[in-house]
Amino acid sequence: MLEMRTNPPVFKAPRPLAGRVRVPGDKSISHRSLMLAALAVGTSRIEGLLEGEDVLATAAALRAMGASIERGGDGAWTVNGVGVGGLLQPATALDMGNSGTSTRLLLGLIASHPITATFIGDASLSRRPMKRVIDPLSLMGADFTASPGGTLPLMVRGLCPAVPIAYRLPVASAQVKSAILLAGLNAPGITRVIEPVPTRDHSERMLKGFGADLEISYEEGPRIISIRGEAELRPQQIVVPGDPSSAAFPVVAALLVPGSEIVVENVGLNPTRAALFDMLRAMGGSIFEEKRREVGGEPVADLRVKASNLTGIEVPPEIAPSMIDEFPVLFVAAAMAKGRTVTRGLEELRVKESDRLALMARGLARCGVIVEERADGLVIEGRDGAPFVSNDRPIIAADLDHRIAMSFTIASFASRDGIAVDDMSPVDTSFPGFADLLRSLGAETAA
Ligand SMILES: O=C(O)C1=C[C@@H](OP(=O)(O)O)[C@@H](O)[C@H](O)C1
Ligand SMILES: C=C(OP(=O)(O)O)C(=O)O
Repeated sequence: MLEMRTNPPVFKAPRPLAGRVRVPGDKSISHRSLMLAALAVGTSRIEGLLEGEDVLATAAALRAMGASIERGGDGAWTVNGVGVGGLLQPATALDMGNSGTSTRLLLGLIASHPITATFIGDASLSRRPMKRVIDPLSLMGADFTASPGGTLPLMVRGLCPAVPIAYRLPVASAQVKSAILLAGLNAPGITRVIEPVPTRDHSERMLKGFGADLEISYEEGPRIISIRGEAELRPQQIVVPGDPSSAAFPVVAALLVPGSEIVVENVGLNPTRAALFDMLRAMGGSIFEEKRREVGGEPVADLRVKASNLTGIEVPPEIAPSMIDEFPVLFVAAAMAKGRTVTRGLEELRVKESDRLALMARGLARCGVIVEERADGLVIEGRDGAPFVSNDRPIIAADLDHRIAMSFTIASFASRDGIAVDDMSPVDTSFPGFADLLRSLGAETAA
């Protein structure tokens, strides 16, 4: 959706980007830290929690169900859990804001508790599909009343004891996988998720870390995750690494702005998350890992990035889940590369906070890029470093999608006249401090 609005600020890079920055904590790990700590018996401490609106929505919902969650003066969070099975009936509807992860994972938690809850969200979340979790959680015995099309607002009535299931994921979705595993935590016996295409594995790593009996096997190919229910979780000290999905934006900015050299510190590089950096390297991007180490059970490194001439590639569809949220900004990089970039297998991008294939295709076309929108991906003819141009200064409608807003902000650095985004407020869902971080690297805003 593109339209003219008032006069939003435009980001520019009048000089090469330079400096060292840290991005906020990983969103997926932050949600899971709060949820698992809320189900442990005792006090957990979380350092580096992402204080974005999506994670705060998770915290508010868990508080409404009896967990005590506090932010200390030192920025660390303390959670006093209620124990698996101990969640209480919330008094009012749970407002999930813009957050698909909060919604789907909490539906899983509630599905095996004897409580009823209503879920509401913003206009973006209210059009996203929930049938993908309603189906397996109904098999476990939960009862749902959803809006037409299986969307929010919806009501869930959990069942305790729930029925453990073996479920083969029909879509490659870590949210669906996690919803079932979380429901399985409070179901008697063993719940199994069969995952034909691997997706981010933070739930598995963290459930094990909290003491759940969880096993991974590979009988005849697909990954099978088995969790024993009626578990007792032990409180943990968690350090959340920086979010690779947020690091993606300064990394692509530094590749595109000539002469830039930056370091993004403390970036989580779990192999189920880090494919964007591999793809950018395959395009010719100078991205070097420094000080590789482990933080909170996840591989982490500082990324040194230098401006580079990029070349288009074919992105293998099987790696899509390990960079699913990074495609919007990859499309921006591809649009500045030499030659064609082809992406496939990305139907899931149509059901994120916005239809990311449609919005990126339309927005890039508005910036002078030749782009073909296919049902499952984009084909982009790169401009070989020629700045984005258009007849007027485009104003992109973010359509309540933080990643669209941030991607076109980065595109603005590589444009002749600047590209504006109508509404930057969705950025606070995942990346508070985004604009300040870009300014600290040398970017400027002009009206
Ligand atoms: O499990 C998670 O934390 C997430 C999984 C992905 O969603 P899907 O499971 O819908 O692919 C991703 O897009 C989202 O930002 C976070
Ligand atoms: C898809 C995303 O998040 P969620 O599904 O949690 O709204 C995202 O952060 O890009």
